[in-house]
Amino acid sequence: MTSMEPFGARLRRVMDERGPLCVGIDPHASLLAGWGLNDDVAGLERFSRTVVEAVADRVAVMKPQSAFFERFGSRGVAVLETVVREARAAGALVVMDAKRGDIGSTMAGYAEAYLHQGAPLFSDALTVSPYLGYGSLSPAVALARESGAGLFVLALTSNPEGPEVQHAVRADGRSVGATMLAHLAAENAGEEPLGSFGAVVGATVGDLSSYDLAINGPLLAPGVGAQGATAADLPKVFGPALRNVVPNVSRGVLRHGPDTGALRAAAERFAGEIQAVVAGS
Ligand SMILES: O=C(O)c1cc(=O)[nH]c(=O)n1[C@@H]1O[C@H](COP(=O)(O)O)[C@@H](O)[C@H]1O
Repeated sequence: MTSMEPFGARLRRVMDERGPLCVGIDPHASLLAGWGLNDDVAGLERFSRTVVEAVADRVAVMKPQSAFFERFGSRGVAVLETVVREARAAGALVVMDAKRGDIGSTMAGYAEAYLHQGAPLFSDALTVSPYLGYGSLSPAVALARESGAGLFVLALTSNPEGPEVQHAVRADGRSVGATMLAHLAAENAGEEPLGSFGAVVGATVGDLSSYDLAINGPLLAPGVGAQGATAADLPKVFGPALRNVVPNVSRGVLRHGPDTGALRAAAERFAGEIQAVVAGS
C-alpha cells in the first residue's frame, strides 16, 4: 500500500487554505422533505450530491453521517461511496462519521472498511468510539498510520447524555474524557505540523479549562448551529487550542438547500464567523 502524507499534515494545509469549517452531510428524512425530495435512494443521492457540489470545493472537511445512508441498505451505502469519492475529488478531506468501536479483532475489520486505501469507503479519517477501552482501537490506529489516514476519537461529546460516562472519575482521579485526551496526546507526540489522531469535543460542552486539550491533534467540534452553539462560543470552550479546532455544522447549513447558492452562502457565513473568532483569539 502506498502511503499518503499523514492526515494531520494534509488537514493543517487545507485548514490554512480554506479555513477550518467542516460541513456535515446528514440526510435526515425531515431535510429531504424540506428540500422537496422523496425519502428514498434517489432523494438521498440528489441531496448529498448537491451538498458536495455546493461546498466541497471550498470547505476544508466534509463529514458524511453514515447512519442516514445505511438507512437505505446497500443502495444507500453505494451513494455514500459516490459522495466520499466526489467530495475528495473536489479537494475536501472526508471524515466518515460512523463512530465505530468494538473488540480489537473486530475493530480490525472496521479499520479495513474505512482506512485501507482502495476500500470502497476509504476516507481521510473515521470517527471511533473508545468506550470499549482505548486499547481496543489499536488496529485502527495502526492502519491509519500505515495508510496516512486519521481518527477522531469521541472524548467529550456534544450530547447531554455524554457526561455520565465521560466525566466519570477513575481510580487515579482522572476523568474518562481526560484519559482519552491523554491517550491521543501520546499518539501524536512529536508529529509536525499536527498529529493525525483527533478528539471529538462538542462545541456545546461549556468550560473545559480543567481539561488539557493540547493533544497536538485536531479537535472536531460538532454542535454549532442546530445544537445551539455559535462561533462566538468556540474561544470560551477551546481557549488556546482553538487553532486546531474543526467546527462541524450539519443542519445549520443543510436547511438552506436545495439551492446550491443558498447552501454555499450559509457555509460561507459560518466559515466567516469562525475565521473571525480564530483570527481574534
Ligand atoms: O462525531 C460526531 O461528529 C458527533 C459527535 C458529537 O459529540 N456530537 C455530534 O453531534 N456529532 C455528529 O455531528 C453532527 C451534528 O449535526 P448538526 O447538529 O445537525 O449540526 C451529527 O452527524 C452528529 O452525529
